[in-house]
Amino acid sequence: MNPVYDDFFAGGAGEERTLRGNLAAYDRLRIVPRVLRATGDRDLRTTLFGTDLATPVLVAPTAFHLLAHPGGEVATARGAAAAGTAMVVSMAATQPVERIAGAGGPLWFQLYPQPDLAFTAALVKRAEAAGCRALVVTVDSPVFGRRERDLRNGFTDLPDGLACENMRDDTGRVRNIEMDPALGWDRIGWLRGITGLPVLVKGILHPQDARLAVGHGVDGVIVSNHGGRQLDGAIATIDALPAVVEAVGGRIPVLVDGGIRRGTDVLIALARGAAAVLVGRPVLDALARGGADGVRDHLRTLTADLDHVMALAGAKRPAELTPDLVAVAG
Ligand SMILES: Cc1cc2nc3c(=O)[nH]c(=O)nc-3n(C[C@H](O)[C@H](O)[C@H](O)COP(=O)(O)O)c2cc1C
Ligand SMILES: O=C(O)C(=O)c1ccccc1
Repeated sequence: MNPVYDDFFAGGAGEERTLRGNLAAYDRLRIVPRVLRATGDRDLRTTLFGTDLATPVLVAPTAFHLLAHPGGEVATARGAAAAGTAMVVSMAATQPVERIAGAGGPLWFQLYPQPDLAFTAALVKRAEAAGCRALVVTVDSPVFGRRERDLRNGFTDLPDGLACENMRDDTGRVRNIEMDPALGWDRIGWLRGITGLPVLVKGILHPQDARLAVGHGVDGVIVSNHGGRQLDGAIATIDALPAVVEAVGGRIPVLVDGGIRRGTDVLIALARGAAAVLVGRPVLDALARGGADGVRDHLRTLTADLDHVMALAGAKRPAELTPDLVAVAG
């Protein structure tokens, strides 16, 4: 792949401490397996907001798939559908959500609420009409992160011929995605009023924000530091998860992303209370290498790995994964 695009996909903010930290945090955790639990055939099926999925591993929203592969987001969606899971379509997708929906699998739509409320409302309606089943509101980006690789490479815009196709307004012009530093909880209430879709907030790390999310009627939270691309120095997501899960107290599902690479990472996240996980960069790498089939195979392999380590840890279903199965390495 073009090394500039490679850096865009792989990179993080600042010194990339948080990017590395998401992975390093899993290295510090170990599994305390149970034995003689007759775990025969495992069952990884997971239901989220009324949608049945074959696996608790979802595709995280990521920008610009046409930079990775000529099949773009449509290919990613085909891969996710073939693996029986949901894809979260980024607002910065390079193909129209209606075409991505043609792949047939369950989709959620990720939104950066725009200061222009009429445009934001129209986009939400558009995603809803295309068949998206949930709205994922990214709340960790009041301003754009400082990605030093992109600054060094001078990567600021999509090349000619590519555009954020879901940012076209009624004149057909493509708008820039604006980060809104004035965004507050009131806008979450406003979104709940304009859509019947479940609303998740993505980018929660502090337990008090998790309580506020529940209080504002949010349907799910995603513990995320944006894969280390926003606030460099932010806590690793698997370290933030337990306090968020405790604050939520089972009232809504808690999902987590960041640094999930292996079945054991998924197992640890589920054991610490996540209802499901999302995977970002590995899906982009799989897309770049193998298109839709690559994405399908990656998701199936990660799910098969989870199944295997659940057998070894003595769990038949995700619900049997509990915090006592995780220890902090000495
Ligand atoms: C290239 C790239 C683009 C991303 N674009 C978006 C985006 O448009 N919206 C969003 O909410 N998160 C975006 N993210 C963050 C991911 O949704 C997710 O939080 C992160 O990638 C998870 O970490 P992982 O890559 O270690 O799995 C992006 C991440 C990457 C790597
Ligand atoms: O959110 C991101 O991480 C990201 O890379 C992005 C890029 C362009 C537009 C919006 C988001």
